[in-house]
Amino acid sequence: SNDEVILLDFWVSPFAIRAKIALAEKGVEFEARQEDLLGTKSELLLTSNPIYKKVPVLLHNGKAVNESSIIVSYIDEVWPTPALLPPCAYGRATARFWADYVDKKVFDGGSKIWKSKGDEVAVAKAEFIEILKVLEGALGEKNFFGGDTYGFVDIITIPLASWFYAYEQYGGFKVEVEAPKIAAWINRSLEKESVASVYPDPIKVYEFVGMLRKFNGIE
Ligand SMILES: N[C@@H](CCC(=O)N[C@@H](CSO)C(=O)NCC(=O)O)C(=O)O
Repeated sequence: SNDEVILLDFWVSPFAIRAKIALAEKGVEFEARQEDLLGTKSELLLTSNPIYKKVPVLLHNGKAVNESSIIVSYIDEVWPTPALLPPCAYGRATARFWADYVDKKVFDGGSKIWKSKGDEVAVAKAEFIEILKVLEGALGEKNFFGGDTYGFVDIITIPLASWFYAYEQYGGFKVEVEAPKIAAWINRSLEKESVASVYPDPIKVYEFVGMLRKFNGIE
């Protein structure tokens, strides 16, 4: 297709990675443009996402789409195969429920771990493990959240897993111990080229979080 697709990006942003995986699953070529979020945001970002001024922003033939889960839904509608959402309304509602749960709980829950000091850490860790156990229950015996195919909830969730090593290090736990099915699902996901090709090194994410802690004066 001769669509112009640009993604305003930041290498460690799990939200931008959601869009990259969706585009890869659809076989859509795109240009990722790195924003200097620790420095000055581009005029293109500020005009494309004036409300939140955040990445990712998808520019499709010059039209801006914002908010990563909305971007993934948009991609699924514009390039319909392979479908990321199921065909029936109930299946779509269930997928959106779990994507919403992940959006509300996982990144903020994990951030509390590395933003905490002293005995707050144990509280944040326990809360995060509870979130993982809820997701463990939602996945159940399935290979993927989308069943046998990689779907909307998988794509919404897997980028956040690249931050789990940092959470383990600062929280003092192991995902494979607390949520073994989720740990297996992460490994299964990383066997997919569309995921592995854009998944940041968890060690580099850990080092980035270490920098954020210094930046925020968290010892
Ligand atoms: N709900 C949005 C969150 C995007 C976001 O936080 N983007 C961050 C980088 S990743 O942590 C961002 O752009 N931050 C810049 C800022 O906050 O100024 C989405 O899902 O797209």
